[in-house]
Amino acid sequence: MSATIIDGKAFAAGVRAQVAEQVARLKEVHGITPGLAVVLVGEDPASEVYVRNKGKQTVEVGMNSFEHKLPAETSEEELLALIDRLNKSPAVHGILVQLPLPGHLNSDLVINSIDPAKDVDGFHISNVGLLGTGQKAMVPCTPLGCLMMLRDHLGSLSGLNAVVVGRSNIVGKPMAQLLLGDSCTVTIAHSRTKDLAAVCRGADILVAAVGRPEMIPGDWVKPGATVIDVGINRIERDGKTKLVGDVDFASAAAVAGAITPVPGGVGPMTIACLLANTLTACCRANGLPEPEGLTA
Ligand SMILES: Nc1nc(=O)c2c([nH]1)NC[C@@H]1CN(c3ccc(C(=O)N[C@@H](CCC(=O)O)C(=O)O)cc3)C=[N+]21
Repeated sequence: MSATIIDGKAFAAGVRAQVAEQVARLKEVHGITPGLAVVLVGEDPASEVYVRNKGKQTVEVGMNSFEHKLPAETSEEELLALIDRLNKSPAVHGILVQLPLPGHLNSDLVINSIDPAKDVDGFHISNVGLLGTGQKAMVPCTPLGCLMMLRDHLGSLSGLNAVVVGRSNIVGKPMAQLLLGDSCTVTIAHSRTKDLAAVCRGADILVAAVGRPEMIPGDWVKPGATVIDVGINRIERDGKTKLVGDVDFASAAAVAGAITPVPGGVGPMTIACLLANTLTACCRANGLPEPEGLTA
């Protein structure tokens, strides 16, 4: 193995320490405690892992955590009424509605009912539009975390070829916008891309966000490339459950210049950025200067 392992877990701990320091200052100087509300409707295994880690870390950085667990059969009306209350609550600076929602709920409608200023996921159409036009927005947590690690590892991203595999609204598209904002030449590839292997081989920065276990092998990776693996896939191997990414780690690490592991890569950074976004939202809501180094 030759690649540098980008330690997302350690990086995330550093981000959380910065957040904690600024939260302490907000409390001391201004008497304000940032608050994050998380709404979970029904049961989804991925979301539950996330909620568990997140609730703990929110409290650890000194913020208030408000958890709303609703039954799977909750009506749209009830959910919208809760969001309306959270929108109006001065103690709540960030609102996250766990996705995916049960099928009877219209997630676009629900997400767009969140006050854009409290939309710490950055999924509201206003934030999507602001990001796409290079204006100040709430930036989706996973892409923001990836950007922070890329900037830290590479310094300037200017002029590099970036390939994002995956075109989701929550990762692929906003990731491409952020890379473009840092002057990369950006390609968004996906399941219908012709000769995906060749496209990937042109990437100085390869971001894998397709949700298919180990689908990107080492011979698709340009020697020396920086590989960011967003995938978190639970698979059965040798009778055990194992967490793997969208990249075949062993073969990719043999050629890449640097690579994020799964677990311990992008996942912890996603949660750290959620806390950073909540702090940012709180500062903006109170007309205070924004935390430095924690925004795009
Ligand atoms: N509105 C919304 N926003 C989200 O950001 C969102 C969501 N809904 N729904 C569910 C997914 C999933 N997700 C994860 C984040 C971190 C880890 C994470 O920290 N993973 C650890 C491993 C945890 C383990 O050991 O299982 C790691 O990669 O090292 C996992 C999953 C955010 N999501």
